Amino acid sequence: MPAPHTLRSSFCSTNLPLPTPPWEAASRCLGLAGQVPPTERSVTEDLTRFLVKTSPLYTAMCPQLVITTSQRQPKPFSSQHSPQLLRSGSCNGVPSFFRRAALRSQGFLSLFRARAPRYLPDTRGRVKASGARSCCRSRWRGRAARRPRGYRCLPLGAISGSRLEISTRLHCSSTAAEVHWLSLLQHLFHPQKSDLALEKIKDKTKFWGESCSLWKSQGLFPLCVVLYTFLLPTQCIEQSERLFPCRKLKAIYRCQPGRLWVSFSLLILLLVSFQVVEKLQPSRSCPCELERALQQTTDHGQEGPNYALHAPGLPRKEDRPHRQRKAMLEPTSTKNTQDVFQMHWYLGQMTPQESTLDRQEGHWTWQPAESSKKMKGYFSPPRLKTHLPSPRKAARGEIFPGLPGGTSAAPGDAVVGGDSSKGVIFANGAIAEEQEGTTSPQTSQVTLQGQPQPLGFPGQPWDSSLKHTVLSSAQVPQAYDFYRTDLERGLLPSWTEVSMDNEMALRGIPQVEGVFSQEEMCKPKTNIVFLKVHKSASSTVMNILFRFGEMHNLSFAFPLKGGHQLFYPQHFMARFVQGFSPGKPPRFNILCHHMRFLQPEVQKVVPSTAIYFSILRNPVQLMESSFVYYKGTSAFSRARSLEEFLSQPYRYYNPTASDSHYARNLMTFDFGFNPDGEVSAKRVHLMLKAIEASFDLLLISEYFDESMVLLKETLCWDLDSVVSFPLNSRDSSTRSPLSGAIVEKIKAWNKLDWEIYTHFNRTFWERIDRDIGRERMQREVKALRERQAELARTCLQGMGSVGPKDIKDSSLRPLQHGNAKILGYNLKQGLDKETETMCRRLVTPELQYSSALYKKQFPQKPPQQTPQLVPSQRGMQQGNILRHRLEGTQN
Ligand SMILES: Nc1ncnc2c1ncn2[C@@H]1O[C@H](COP(=O)(O)OS(=O)(=O)O)[C@@H](OP(=O)(O)O)[C@H]1O
Repeated sequence: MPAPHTLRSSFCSTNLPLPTPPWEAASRCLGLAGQVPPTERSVTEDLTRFLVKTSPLYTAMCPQLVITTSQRQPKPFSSQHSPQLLRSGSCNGVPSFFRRAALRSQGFLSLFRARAPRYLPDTRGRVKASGARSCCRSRWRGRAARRPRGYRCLPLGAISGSRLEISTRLHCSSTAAEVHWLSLLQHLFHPQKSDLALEKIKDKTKFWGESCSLWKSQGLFPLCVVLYTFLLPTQCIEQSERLFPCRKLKAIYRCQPGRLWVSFSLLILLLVSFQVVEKLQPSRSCPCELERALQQTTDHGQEGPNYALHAPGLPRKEDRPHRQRKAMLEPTSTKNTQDVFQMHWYLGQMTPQESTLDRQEGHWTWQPAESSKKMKGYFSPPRLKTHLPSPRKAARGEIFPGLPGGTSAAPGDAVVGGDSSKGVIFANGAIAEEQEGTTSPQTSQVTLQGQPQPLGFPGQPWDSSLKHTVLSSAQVPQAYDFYRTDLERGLLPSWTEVSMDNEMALRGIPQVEGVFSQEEMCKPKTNIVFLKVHKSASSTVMNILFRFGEMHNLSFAFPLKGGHQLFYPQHFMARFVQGFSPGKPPRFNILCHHMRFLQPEVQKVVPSTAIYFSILRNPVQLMESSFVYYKGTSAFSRARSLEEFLSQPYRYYNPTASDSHYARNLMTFDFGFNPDGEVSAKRVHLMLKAIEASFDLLLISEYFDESMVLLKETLCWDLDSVVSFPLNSRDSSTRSPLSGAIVEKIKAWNKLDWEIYTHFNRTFWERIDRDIGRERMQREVKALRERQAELARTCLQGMGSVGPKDIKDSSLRPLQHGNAKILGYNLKQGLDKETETMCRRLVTPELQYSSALYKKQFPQKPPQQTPQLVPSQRGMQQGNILRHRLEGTQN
């Protein structure tokens, strides 16, 4: 009689003679006899099946094979019985791709060898068991493997003669699969006994098993393996050891070093694959984004109310630029190619020698009006300077369609002098000039001419803004007057109307196109999305938006918890915005913090009537700036110079690095596209189309003043609303001149950016020609510069911008980053409070201004940094609160 826990059955033939290799007995049992030669593989597989069939349903078992179970641990490497590892399908917790080999090398094959040495004779006459190392090596090479030090080979079963003894004892090698296997066996052999420990493990196994299948389905297989490895096979570890991770690790290491190493490698692999997946994300999502964007081209273009609000003179729905551009944008279009070529040629010609830059060029300088000294303009960035039309050409009114400098003087080249002329020269090369009497002959060729005249279209309300321009330098403008927009002066529809307009938009009430009078149609736009493209004068634009928003009590879509970027470089998500509630109508007026654009998400945050705009910069200057500012990023940190970087970009540039976007096609990236994408004509075409579809206006930072005029026209704002001082400019000491060869390399390296820039630079001028006209643009730019000059005289101490060390008021000190020295301003002393507030707003760096506005908008949730500044609108209007706040913050 067999032992009570011995299975016997008459299911198989009883005639099988002994000794027969278990394989044969088993295969006959299972009806496999004669089918498969006893190769390693079939033995493994068939014996597995054989053993699996020892479930209650298959209790039939060959009588020759006596299967017993015991709690005792069969001793490995016993020469007496040659017990071998008998594993149920796993190898020390290593993942499944090792299992087959494990079975082959450790389990059944060894078993087979032990029982039938004639098939696989051992040279020394005894069987050596395979160790963990050979197990994990994935291949049994026909020779006994050395048992690694410290590794305890703990078999699940042993065979001796016709007896197969299976251990049901758990040990630290027990893996999930083994636990299942053992529980099955225990159920078979000891159904009356309930092993609590086993039950516990089973539960645990079930839990992890389920979690694991979930993770596997989500592609997180390595995580599953790591958990299996660390969490399950620790049964032999003492309770006390379990509490201490170190001791636990030690125990695992003692027991199964292989398991540990495999887990660590998998963990690293997991992290690396996460990184790769993250990096690949844009390229994968890119086509969808394009498609989506293109889809929205149609949608956007069909939005009547959006265009109903356009300023007079701006294209209406039916003559939207993208309609007309269709033909021009064809990559094969000769005109297109020619323009790009022209741009390429113009910029390619530039050499540092050609530009007569002073070391002071980076500074935004201004000669006080009282002084009769010559003023000198420094044009920055220098690249474009030499390609601007010569003064003579400018005087003749010759213009270069689509080329830098086509409409105005080349300030960098110009020497604006004479007693009769006072001007302010901006870091970006813009000249603001105040004229007293006649302009000197020299300057007449290069500066904008003519007395202020009524501008624009008949009845255009913002003409009145020019009243300010005739103030003499002695007449300090009243801050309140200055900051009162036409809205407040009653020249435009009252603010209530604007608010109503706003409210209507918020409620999604459509506005009918074409039934408004011209004046009504030109209501100031208050719903705005500004894509803050890095290193393209975007901080200056942001300052304009901050001031306008603050003045008119508009709400900003701030990053969560008062952060300064909308989780850049991730694609924008509506949930990144503080106060956003899904399902509710969009409620923010202005979205302008750094983000990676994703229109469908942006649309959830701002009303559908919002105007979308952005600003671009020549990629050559942009990269030069970026290299200095983002010197700490992985791509730039190891390159000593931009030249060095460009000589072997792939030595430094790793597209999968999380900060690689600063080093290549930064504009493309900010617009949401893949900066490493292919530069095929089709792709470029699609990308440009998508941008055109999403954005109402693309500005060019090299023509900042022209851009501001275009912006105010589009937004129906007055001129005063778009005055600014250049912010975030670098000191000249951190600028480097670029040779022609480097320029070419930058253009090639940033090919996608270059395509975007050249295209939108052209459409920028086309739009000016169509909607404003060069002549009027010149007048507006002149007026704008005069206003800026006037403000500079009113507000600024000294010559304009100063180095960070010279900024006296720390709250006006801009963030210093990378190797860049970012300039700032000192305010004049002794200004009255209102003027001081107005001036302070103009020169407050982005981070400080943003924090202050955030604090104002979310008084309950102060951001971490809460610098001073920014009185409330009421405060500004009434003066008292303003004074109070400034006093409170300034001292
Ligand atoms: N008004 C105006 N006109 C032309 N150029 C201007 C203007 N204002 C700022 N700048 C230049 O823009 C560069 C800073 O760009 P951003 O403010 O976008 O930088 S950031 O991404 O926000 O850090 C920075 O360029 P670099 O000096 O070359 O670094 C500024 O000089």
